Amino acid sequence: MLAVHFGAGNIGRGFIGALLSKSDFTINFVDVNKDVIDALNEKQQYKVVLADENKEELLVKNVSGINSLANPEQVIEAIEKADIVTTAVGPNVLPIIAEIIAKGLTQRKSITDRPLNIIACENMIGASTLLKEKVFEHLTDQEQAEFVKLYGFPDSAVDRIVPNQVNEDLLTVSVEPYYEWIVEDTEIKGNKPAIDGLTYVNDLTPYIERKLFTVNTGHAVAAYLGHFLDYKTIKEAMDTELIQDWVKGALNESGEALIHMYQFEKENHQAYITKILNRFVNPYISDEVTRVGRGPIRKLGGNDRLIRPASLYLEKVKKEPIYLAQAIAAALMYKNDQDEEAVTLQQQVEEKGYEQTLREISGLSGDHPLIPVVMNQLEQLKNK
Ligand SMILES: NC(=O)c1ccc[n+]([C@@H]2O[C@H](COP(=O)([O-])OP(=O)(O)OC[C@H]3O[C@@H](n4cnc5c(N)ncnc54)[C@H](O)[C@@H]3O)[C@@H](O)[C@H]2O)c1
Ligand SMILES: O=P(O)(O)OC[C@@H](O)[C@@H](O)[C@H](O)[C@H](O)CO
Repeated sequence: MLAVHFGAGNIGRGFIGALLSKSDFTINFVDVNKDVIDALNEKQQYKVVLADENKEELLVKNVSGINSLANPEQVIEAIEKADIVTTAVGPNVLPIIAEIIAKGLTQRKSITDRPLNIIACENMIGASTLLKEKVFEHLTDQEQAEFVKLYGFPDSAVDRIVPNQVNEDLLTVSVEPYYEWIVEDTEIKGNKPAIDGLTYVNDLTPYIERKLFTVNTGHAVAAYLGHFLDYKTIKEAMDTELIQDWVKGALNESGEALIHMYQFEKENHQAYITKILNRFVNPYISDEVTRVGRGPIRKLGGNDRLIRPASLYLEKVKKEPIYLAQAIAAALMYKNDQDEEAVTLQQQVEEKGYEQTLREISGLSGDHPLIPVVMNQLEQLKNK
Protein backbone atom coordinates (compact mmCIF):
# COMPACT_ATOMS: atom_id res chain seq x y z
CA MET A 1 0.00 0.00 0.00
CA LEU A 2 1.28 3.42 -0.93
CA ALA A 3 0.92 6.59 1.15
CA VAL A 4 1.81 9.95 -0.34
CA HIS A 5 2.57 12.39 2.45
CA PHE A 6 3.12 16.13 1.91
CA GLY A 7 5.54 17.66 4.44
CA ALA A 8 8.51 15.55 5.62
CA GLY A 9 8.97 17.76 8.68
CA ASN A 10 8.60 17.09 12.39
CA ILE A 11 5.05 15.75 12.48
CA GLY A 12 5.26 14.24 8.99
CA ARG A 13 8.22 12.02 9.79
CA GLY A 14 7.74 11.79 13.56
CA PHE A 15 4.04 10.95 13.68
CA ILE A 16 2.14 10.37 10.43
CA GLY A 17 5.06 8.58 8.74
CA ALA A 18 5.69 6.47 11.83
CA LEU A 19 2.05 5.35 12.12
CA LEU A 20 1.64 4.66 8.39
CA SER A 21 4.84 2.62 8.41
CA LYS A 22 3.64 0.53 11.38
CA SER A 23 0.59 -0.36 9.26
CA ASP A 24 2.83 -1.50 6.39
CA PHE A 25 2.46 1.48 4.10
CA THR A 26 5.30 2.44 1.76
CA ILE A 27 5.65 6.20 2.10
CA ASN A 28 6.46 8.75 -0.61
CA PHE A 29 7.24 11.99 1.21
CA VAL A 30 6.71 15.15 -0.85
CA ASP A 31 8.61 18.24 0.29
CA VAL A 32 10.39 21.36 -0.95
CA ASN A 33 13.38 20.76 1.34
CA LYS A 34 16.01 19.27 -0.98
CA ASP A 35 18.31 18.07 1.81
CA VAL A 36 15.57 16.09 3.54
CA ILE A 37 14.31 14.62 0.26
CA ASP A 38 17.84 13.62 -0.84
CA ALA A 39 18.48 12.00 2.55
CA LEU A 40 15.19 10.06 2.38
CA ASN A 41 16.08 8.75 -1.08
CA GLU A 42 19.58 7.85 -0.05
CA LYS A 43 18.73 6.05 3.21
CA GLN A 44 15.15 4.91 2.53
CA GLN A 45 14.63 4.68 6.27
CA TYR A 46 14.87 6.81 9.40
CA LYS A 47 14.64 6.53 13.17
CA VAL A 48 11.88 7.79 15.44
CA VAL A 49 13.03 7.99 19.08
CA LEU A 50 10.52 8.17 21.93
CA ALA A 51 11.40 11.02 24.29
CA ASP A 52 11.24 9.30 27.69
CA GLU A 53 13.63 7.48 30.00
CA ASN A 54 13.68 4.36 27.79
CA LYS A 55 14.36 6.16 24.48
CA GLU A 56 12.77 3.33 22.51
CA GLU A 57 13.55 3.50 18.78
CA LEU A 58 11.31 2.70 15.85
CA LEU A 59 12.82 2.22 12.41
CA VAL A 60 10.58 3.63 9.67
CA LYS A 61 11.43 1.69 6.51
CA ASN A 62 10.33 1.77 2.86
CA VAL A 63 10.36 5.53 2.54
CA SER A 64 11.40 7.75 -0.33
CA GLY A 65 11.11 11.42 -1.20
CA ILE A 66 9.95 13.63 -4.04
CA ASN A 67 11.12 17.21 -4.38
CA SER A 68 7.91 18.83 -5.60
CA LEU A 69 9.75 21.91 -6.93
CA ALA A 70 12.18 19.88 -9.07
CA ASN A 71 9.95 16.91 -9.98
CA PRO A 72 6.25 17.84 -9.96
CA GLU A 73 5.46 15.09 -12.48
CA GLN A 74 6.61 12.49 -9.93
CA VAL A 75 4.11 13.88 -7.42
CA ILE A 76 1.30 13.54 -9.96
CA GLU A 77 2.34 9.97 -10.72
CA ALA A 78 2.47 9.10 -7.00
CA ILE A 79 -1.06 10.47 -6.41
CA GLU A 80 -2.26 8.39 -9.35
CA LYS A 81 -1.08 5.22 -7.57
CA ALA A 82 -1.70 6.20 -3.93
CA ASP A 83 -3.89 4.36 -1.42
CA ILE A 84 -3.96 7.40 0.86
CA VAL A 85 -2.73 11.01 0.73
CA THR A 86 -1.89 12.90 3.93
CA THR A 87 -0.42 16.33 4.65
CA ALA A 88 1.42 18.05 7.53
CA VAL A 89 2.73 21.21 5.91
CA GLY A 90 1.08 23.94 8.01
CA PRO A 91 -2.35 25.49 7.28
CA ASN A 92 -0.88 28.34 5.19
CA VAL A 93 0.73 25.87 2.78
CA LEU A 94 -2.50 23.97 1.97
CA PRO A 95 -3.51 26.44 -0.80
CA ILE A 96 -0.02 26.09 -2.30
CA ILE A 97 -0.11 22.28 -2.63
CA ALA A 98 -3.74 22.27 -3.85
CA GLU A 99 -2.88 22.66 -7.53
CA ILE A 100 -0.56 19.67 -7.74
CA ILE A 101 -3.06 17.53 -5.83
CA ALA A 102 -5.73 18.59 -8.36
CA LYS A 103 -3.40 17.57 -11.20
CA GLY A 104 -2.68 14.24 -9.51
CA LEU A 105 -6.39 13.51 -9.04
CA THR A 106 -7.13 14.47 -12.66
CA GLN A 107 -4.46 12.09 -13.94
CA ARG A 108 -5.72 9.36 -11.58
CA LYS A 109 -9.31 9.78 -12.77
CA SER A 110 -8.19 9.37 -16.41
CA ILE A 111 -6.84 5.92 -15.50
CA THR A 112 -8.98 4.50 -12.70
CA ASP A 113 -12.16 5.07 -10.72
CA ARG A 114 -10.48 3.87 -7.51
CA PRO A 115 -11.53 6.07 -4.56
CA LEU A 116 -8.94 7.97 -2.53
CA ASN A 117 -8.90 9.83 0.78
CA ILE A 118 -6.84 12.96 1.34
CA ILE A 119 -6.36 13.81 5.02
CA ALA A 120 -4.85 17.13 6.13
CA CYS A 121 -3.14 16.65 9.51
CA GLU A 122 -2.79 20.28 10.55
CA ASN A 123 -3.64 22.25 13.68
CA MET A 124 -6.73 23.83 12.25
CA ILE A 125 -10.47 23.33 12.35
CA GLY A 126 -11.58 21.95 8.97
CA ALA A 127 -8.13 21.64 7.36
CA SER A 128 -9.11 18.85 4.92
CA THR A 129 -12.30 20.76 4.06
CA LEU A 130 -10.17 23.83 3.25
CA LEU A 131 -7.80 21.70 1.16
CA LYS A 132 -10.78 20.29 -0.75
CA GLU A 133 -12.05 23.82 -1.51
CA LYS A 134 -8.60 24.85 -2.74
CA VAL A 135 -8.16 21.69 -4.85
CA PHE A 136 -11.62 22.15 -6.38
CA GLU A 137 -10.70 25.70 -7.48
CA HIS A 138 -8.40 24.01 -10.00
CA LEU A 139 -11.10 21.73 -11.46
CA THR A 140 -13.88 22.22 -14.02
CA ASP A 141 -17.52 21.93 -12.93
CA GLN A 142 -17.72 18.50 -14.53
CA GLU A 143 -14.55 17.29 -12.80
CA GLN A 144 -15.87 18.59 -9.49
CA ALA A 145 -19.11 16.65 -9.93
CA GLU A 146 -17.18 13.44 -10.63
CA PHE A 147 -14.41 13.91 -8.05
CA VAL A 148 -16.80 14.59 -5.20
CA LYS A 149 -18.03 11.00 -5.50
CA LEU A 150 -14.56 9.41 -5.58
CA TYR A 151 -12.26 11.54 -3.46
CA GLY A 152 -12.84 12.13 0.26
CA PHE A 153 -11.28 14.92 2.28
CA PRO A 154 -12.07 13.84 5.88
CA ASP A 155 -11.13 16.34 8.57
CA SER A 156 -8.80 15.17 11.30
CA ALA A 157 -7.19 16.10 14.62
CA VAL A 158 -3.57 15.18 15.34
CA ASP A 159 -1.83 15.40 18.68
CA ARG A 160 1.83 14.64 19.39
CA ILE A 161 4.45 17.13 20.52
CA VAL A 162 7.35 17.01 18.08
CA PRO A 163 9.84 19.81 18.79
CA ASN A 164 12.45 21.17 16.40
CA GLN A 165 15.15 18.54 16.03
CA VAL A 166 18.79 18.75 17.09
CA ASN A 167 20.01 15.26 16.13
CA GLU A 168 23.26 14.46 14.33
CA ASP A 169 21.33 12.57 11.68
CA LEU A 170 19.10 14.85 9.60
CA LEU A 171 16.23 12.35 9.39
CA THR A 172 16.10 11.10 12.99
CA VAL A 173 13.19 12.55 14.89
CA SER A 174 12.58 12.58 18.60
CA VAL A 175 8.91 12.61 19.64
CA GLU A 176 6.89 12.41 22.84
CA PRO A 177 5.45 8.91 23.40
CA TYR A 178 1.83 10.19 23.56
CA TYR A 179 -0.19 10.49 20.36
CA GLU A 180 -3.74 10.82 19.11
CA TRP A 181 -4.96 10.85 15.48
CA ILE A 182 -8.72 11.18 14.99
CA VAL A 183 -10.44 11.21 11.60
CA GLU A 184 -14.07 11.99 10.74
CA ASP A 185 -15.34 8.94 8.88
CA THR A 186 -18.47 10.43 7.31
CA GLU A 187 -16.37 11.93 4.50
CA ILE A 188 -14.38 8.76 3.75
CA LYS A 189 -14.71 7.41 0.19
CA GLY A 190 -14.31 3.67 -0.40
CA ASN A 191 -12.90 1.55 2.43
CA LYS A 192 -11.70 3.22 5.59
CA PRO A 193 -7.89 3.18 5.49
CA ALA A 194 -6.72 0.62 8.06
CA ILE A 195 -4.14 2.45 10.14
CA ASP A 196 -3.17 1.20 13.58
CA GLY A 197 -3.47 3.98 16.14
CA LEU A 198 -5.97 6.03 14.11
CA THR A 199 -9.44 6.49 15.60
CA TYR A 200 -12.50 7.13 13.42
CA VAL A 201 -15.40 9.22 14.74
CA ASN A 202 -18.65 10.46 13.17
CA ASP A 203 -18.34 14.03 14.37
CA LEU A 204 -14.88 15.49 14.76
CA THR A 205 -15.91 18.91 16.13
CA PRO A 206 -15.75 18.11 19.88
CA TYR A 207 -12.44 16.30 19.45
CA ILE A 208 -10.66 18.94 17.38
CA GLU A 209 -11.97 21.79 19.55
CA ARG A 210 -11.01 19.97 22.75
CA LYS A 211 -7.51 19.36 21.38
CA LEU A 212 -6.96 22.80 19.84
CA PHE A 213 -8.45 24.71 22.77
CA THR A 214 -6.59 22.73 25.43
CA VAL A 215 -3.23 21.46 24.10
CA ASN A 216 -2.66 24.33 21.67
CA THR A 217 -4.27 27.00 23.86
CA GLY A 218 -2.12 26.01 26.83
CA HIS A 219 0.95 25.80 24.59
CA ALA A 220 0.29 29.26 23.11
CA VAL A 221 -0.21 30.81 26.56
CA ALA A 222 3.09 29.31 27.77
CA ALA A 223 4.88 30.37 24.57
CA TYR A 224 3.75 34.02 24.37
CA LEU A 225 3.89 34.75 28.08
CA GLY A 226 7.08 32.68 28.40
CA HIS A 227 8.66 34.74 25.63
CA PHE A 228 7.41 37.92 27.31
CA LEU A 229 9.29 36.90 30.46
CA ASP A 230 12.36 35.85 28.43
CA TYR A 231 12.10 32.09 28.78
CA LYS A 232 13.48 30.03 25.89
CA THR A 233 11.62 26.74 26.19
CA ILE A 234 8.13 25.64 27.18
CA LYS A 235 9.49 23.55 30.05
CA GLU A 236 11.53 26.48 31.39
CA ALA A 237 8.42 28.67 31.25
CA MET A 238 6.20 26.02 32.83
CA ASP A 239 8.67 25.48 35.66
CA THR A 240 7.84 29.04 36.75
CA GLU A 241 4.88 29.12 39.12
CA LEU A 242 3.56 32.36 37.68
CA ILE A 243 3.35 31.04 34.12
CA GLN A 244 1.98 27.71 35.31
CA ASP A 245 -0.82 29.63 37.05
CA TRP A 246 -1.50 31.68 33.91
CA VAL A 247 -1.66 28.54 31.75
CA LYS A 248 -3.97 26.82 34.26
CA GLY A 249 -6.13 29.95 34.41
CA ALA A 250 -6.48 30.01 30.63
CA LEU A 251 -7.23 26.28 30.46
CA ASN A 252 -9.90 26.65 33.14
CA GLU A 253 -11.53 29.32 30.97
CA SER A 254 -11.31 27.34 27.72
CA GLY A 255 -12.35 24.24 29.69
CA GLU A 256 -15.51 25.88 31.01
CA ALA A 257 -16.41 26.96 27.48
CA LEU A 258 -15.76 23.44 26.11
CA ILE A 259 -17.78 21.80 28.89
CA HIS A 260 -20.63 24.18 28.11
CA MET A 261 -20.45 23.43 24.38
CA TYR A 262 -19.96 19.66 24.48
CA GLN A 263 -21.17 18.57 27.93
CA PHE A 264 -17.83 16.93 28.78
CA GLU A 265 -17.69 15.53 32.32
CA LYS A 266 -15.95 18.16 34.45
CA GLU A 267 -13.68 15.59 36.14
CA ASN A 268 -12.68 13.97 32.86
CA HIS A 269 -11.85 17.31 31.37
CA GLN A 270 -9.75 18.25 34.42
CA ALA A 271 -7.86 14.95 34.03
CA TYR A 272 -7.31 15.77 30.33
CA ILE A 273 -5.86 19.18 31.32
CA THR A 274 -3.59 17.65 33.97
CA LYS A 275 -2.24 15.11 31.48
CA ILE A 276 -1.46 17.91 29.02
CA LEU A 277 0.30 20.04 31.64
CA ASN A 278 2.52 17.02 32.38
CA ARG A 279 3.30 16.66 28.67
CA PHE A 280 4.46 20.30 28.59
CA VAL A 281 7.14 19.59 31.22
CA ASN A 282 8.52 16.38 29.70
CA PRO A 283 12.22 16.62 30.71
CA TYR A 284 13.27 14.66 27.61
CA ILE A 285 11.93 17.33 25.26
CA SER A 286 13.33 20.79 24.64
CA ASP A 287 10.62 22.73 22.81
CA GLU A 288 11.43 26.35 22.00
CA VAL A 289 8.80 29.00 22.73
CA THR A 290 9.54 30.35 19.23
CA ARG A 291 8.38 27.08 17.63
CA VAL A 292 5.24 26.91 19.73
CA GLY A 293 4.52 30.63 19.18
CA ARG A 294 5.33 30.53 15.43
CA GLY A 295 2.87 32.26 13.14
CA PRO A 296 1.18 34.67 15.60
CA ILE A 297 -1.14 36.05 12.89
CA ARG A 298 -2.53 32.55 12.26
CA LYS A 299 -2.77 31.94 16.01
CA LEU A 300 -4.73 35.18 16.52
CA GLY A 301 -7.29 34.11 13.90
CA GLY A 302 -10.97 34.13 14.87
CA ASN A 303 -11.27 30.32 14.87
CA ASP A 304 -7.92 29.59 16.41
CA ARG A 305 -6.68 28.61 19.90
CA LEU A 306 -6.91 31.98 21.67
CA ILE A 307 -9.69 34.11 20.18
CA ARG A 308 -12.28 31.36 19.75
CA PRO A 309 -12.17 29.93 23.30
CA ALA A 310 -12.08 33.49 24.69
CA SER A 311 -15.15 34.46 22.61
CA LEU A 312 -16.96 31.25 23.60
CA TYR A 313 -16.20 31.89 27.27
CA LEU A 314 -17.69 35.37 27.03
CA GLU A 315 -20.69 34.17 25.08
CA LYS A 316 -21.52 30.90 26.87
CA VAL A 317 -20.06 31.22 30.36
CA LYS A 318 -20.84 34.94 30.45
CA LYS A 319 -17.65 35.90 32.25
CA GLU A 320 -14.59 37.87 31.17
CA PRO A 321 -11.74 35.58 30.00
CA ILE A 322 -8.96 37.36 31.88
CA TYR A 323 -6.24 34.72 31.35
CA LEU A 324 -7.01 34.13 27.68
CA ALA A 325 -7.12 37.90 27.12
CA GLN A 326 -3.72 38.24 28.76
CA ALA A 327 -2.29 35.61 26.37
CA ILE A 328 -3.92 37.38 23.38
CA ALA A 329 -2.25 40.60 24.55
CA ALA A 330 1.12 38.82 24.82
CA ALA A 331 0.63 37.36 21.32
CA LEU A 332 -0.06 40.88 19.99
CA MET A 333 3.20 42.03 21.60
CA TYR A 334 5.18 39.02 20.29
CA LYS A 335 8.42 40.09 18.59
CA ASN A 336 10.69 37.71 16.69
CA ASP A 337 12.82 38.78 13.71
CA GLN A 338 13.08 35.17 12.53
CA ASP A 339 9.32 34.73 12.25
CA GLU A 340 7.79 36.34 9.15
CA GLU A 341 4.31 36.61 10.70
CA ALA A 342 5.71 38.17 13.88
CA VAL A 343 7.51 40.81 11.78
CA THR A 344 4.33 41.59 9.78
CA LEU A 345 2.31 41.69 13.01
CA GLN A 346 4.62 44.27 14.60
CA GLN A 347 4.59 46.39 11.39
CA GLN A 348 0.79 46.36 11.55
CA VAL A 349 0.84 47.29 15.25
CA GLU A 350 3.23 50.16 14.47
CA GLU A 351 0.96 51.48 11.70
CA LYS A 352 -2.48 50.91 13.20
CA GLY A 353 -2.05 50.33 16.90
CA TYR A 354 -2.90 47.21 18.92
CA GLU A 355 -6.68 47.57 18.93
CA GLN A 356 -7.14 47.95 15.18
CA THR A 357 -4.57 45.21 14.50
CA LEU A 358 -6.47 42.85 16.81
CA ARG A 359 -9.75 43.63 15.04
CA GLU A 360 -8.32 43.07 11.58
CA ILE A 361 -6.47 39.85 12.36
CA SER A 362 -9.13 38.22 14.53
CA GLY A 363 -12.12 39.39 12.49
CA LEU A 364 -13.85 40.41 15.75
CA SER A 365 -16.48 43.08 15.20
CA GLY A 366 -15.64 46.64 16.26
CA ASP A 367 -17.84 46.47 19.35
CA HIS A 368 -16.97 42.90 20.36
CA PRO A 369 -16.77 42.72 24.18
CA LEU A 370 -13.50 40.76 24.05
CA ILE A 371 -11.60 43.76 22.65
CA PRO A 372 -11.69 45.96 25.80
CA VAL A 373 -10.80 42.94 27.97
CA VAL A 374 -7.69 42.31 25.84
CA MET A 375 -6.76 46.00 25.75
CA ASN A 376 -7.01 46.16 29.52
CA GLN A 377 -4.69 43.13 29.86
CA LEU A 378 -2.31 44.67 27.35
CA GLU A 379 -1.98 47.83 29.45
CA GLN A 380 -1.30 45.69 32.53
CA LEU A 381 1.37 43.66 30.70
CA LYS A 382 3.08 46.84 29.49
CA ASN A 383 3.44 47.85 33.13
CA LYS A 384 4.89 44.50 34.25
N1 LIG B 1 5.19 19.57 15.61
C1 LIG B 1 4.12 19.33 16.34
O1 LIG B 1 4.20 19.16 17.56
C2 LIG B 1 2.76 19.23 15.68
C3 LIG B 1 1.77 18.45 16.31
C4 LIG B 1 0.49 18.37 15.76
C5 LIG B 1 0.24 19.01 14.57
N2 LIG B 1 1.23 19.74 13.97
C6 LIG B 1 0.88 20.38 12.71
O2 LIG B 1 1.56 19.72 11.65
C7 LIG B 1 1.86 20.65 10.63
C8 LIG B 1 3.34 20.62 10.35
O3 LIG B 1 4.03 21.02 11.52
P1 LIG B 1 5.52 20.57 11.77
O4 LIG B 1 5.81 20.85 13.20
O5 LIG B 1 5.78 19.20 11.26
O6 LIG B 1 6.30 21.66 10.87
P2 LIG B 1 7.65 21.47 10.07
O7 LIG B 1 8.08 22.82 9.67
O8 LIG B 1 8.60 20.62 10.83
O9 LIG B 1 7.22 20.64 8.77
C9 LIG B 1 6.56 21.20 7.67
C10 LIG B 1 7.16 20.62 6.41
O10 LIG B 1 6.39 21.08 5.29
C11 LIG B 1 7.31 21.33 4.25
N3 LIG B 1 6.71 22.20 3.25
C12 LIG B 1 6.60 23.55 3.24
N4 LIG B 1 6.06 23.97 2.08
C13 LIG B 1 5.80 22.86 1.35
C14 LIG B 1 5.25 22.63 0.06
N5 LIG B 1 4.85 23.63 -0.71
N6 LIG B 1 5.14 21.35 -0.37
C15 LIG B 1 5.56 20.31 0.40
N7 LIG B 1 6.10 20.47 1.61
C16 LIG B 1 6.23 21.73 2.08
C17 LIG B 1 8.51 21.97 4.96
O11 LIG B 1 9.68 21.97 4.15
C18 LIG B 1 8.62 21.08 6.18
O12 LIG B 1 9.45 19.97 5.94
C19 LIG B 1 1.35 22.01 11.13
O13 LIG B 1 0.05 22.22 10.65
C20 LIG B 1 1.31 21.81 12.62
O14 LIG B 1 0.38 22.66 13.25
C21 LIG B 1 2.47 19.87 14.49
O1 LIG C 1 1.88 23.70 15.16
P1 LIG C 1 1.29 25.03 15.56
O2 LIG C 1 2.15 26.17 15.13
O3 LIG C 1 -0.14 25.16 15.17
O4 LIG C 1 1.28 25.04 17.16
C1 LIG C 1 2.47 24.87 17.87
C2 LIG C 1 2.33 23.77 18.90
O5 LIG C 1 1.36 24.13 19.85
C3 LIG C 1 1.91 22.45 18.24
O6 LIG C 1 2.75 22.10 17.19
C4 LIG C 1 1.84 21.30 19.27
O7 LIG C 1 3.14 20.88 19.59
C5 LIG C 1 1.03 20.15 18.75
O8 LIG C 1 -0.20 20.59 18.25
C6 LIG C 1 0.82 19.06 19.77
O9 LIG C 1 -0.09 18.14 19.27
